[in-house]
Amino acid sequence: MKDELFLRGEKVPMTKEAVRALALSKLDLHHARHFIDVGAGTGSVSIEAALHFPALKVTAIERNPAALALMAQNCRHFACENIVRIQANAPVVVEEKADAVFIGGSGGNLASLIDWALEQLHPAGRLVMTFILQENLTRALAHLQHRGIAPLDCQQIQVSALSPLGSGHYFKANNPVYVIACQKEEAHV
Ligand SMILES: C[S@@+](CC[C@H](N)C(=O)[O-])C[C@H]1O[C@@H](n2cnc3c(N)ncnc32)[C@H](O)[C@@H]1O
Repeated sequence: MKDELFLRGEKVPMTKEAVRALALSKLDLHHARHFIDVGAGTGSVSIEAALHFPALKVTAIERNPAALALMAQNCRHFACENIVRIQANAPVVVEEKADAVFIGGSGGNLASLIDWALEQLHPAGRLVMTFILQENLTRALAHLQHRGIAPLDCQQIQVSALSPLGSGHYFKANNPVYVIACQKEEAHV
């Protein structure tokens, strides 16, 4: 879905369209029943997942009240009824286990957030994380290794979009984003 379709707030950064597409692909929600979106911000990831999979229950956790209000507006804007919004600073208790967790905002306590996310997941569940800080990427990879989990995939994505400049056009660069995907437990054949 195009970024322009979402209502935006000045101080609420959004996961961009191309990054969402990669993250949602890695989350592998086709057979999922419950998806948790942590640092859900504008709700763009939750909403895109909810619209693609109407039978999916989405739990969207966000600590910033302004972002949560914006997310509520976006949920109404897209008529999404399968999203439960929670205002909290994760880790937080979520009763129902999930098939997939997305960490799009980590606010400092990354190792405990990853441990909590793994705890929330069913054994074959997917955890996908996005970072813009290299230090967070390094911390996340080190913590997964410490937990004995090899990433399924780790990509840097950098997208440039055609933009007008003077009498012509150029490709305006977005900042690079790191996307890590892993599975709680390896599938046994
Ligand atoms: C990059 S932004 C939002 C991205 C979101 N996926 C979107 O598309 O709008 C990250 C968000 O994570 C939130 N956040 C950071 N750490 C958090 C935590 N521990 N619990 C809940 N929200 C958190 C921030 O308040 C911020 O709104």
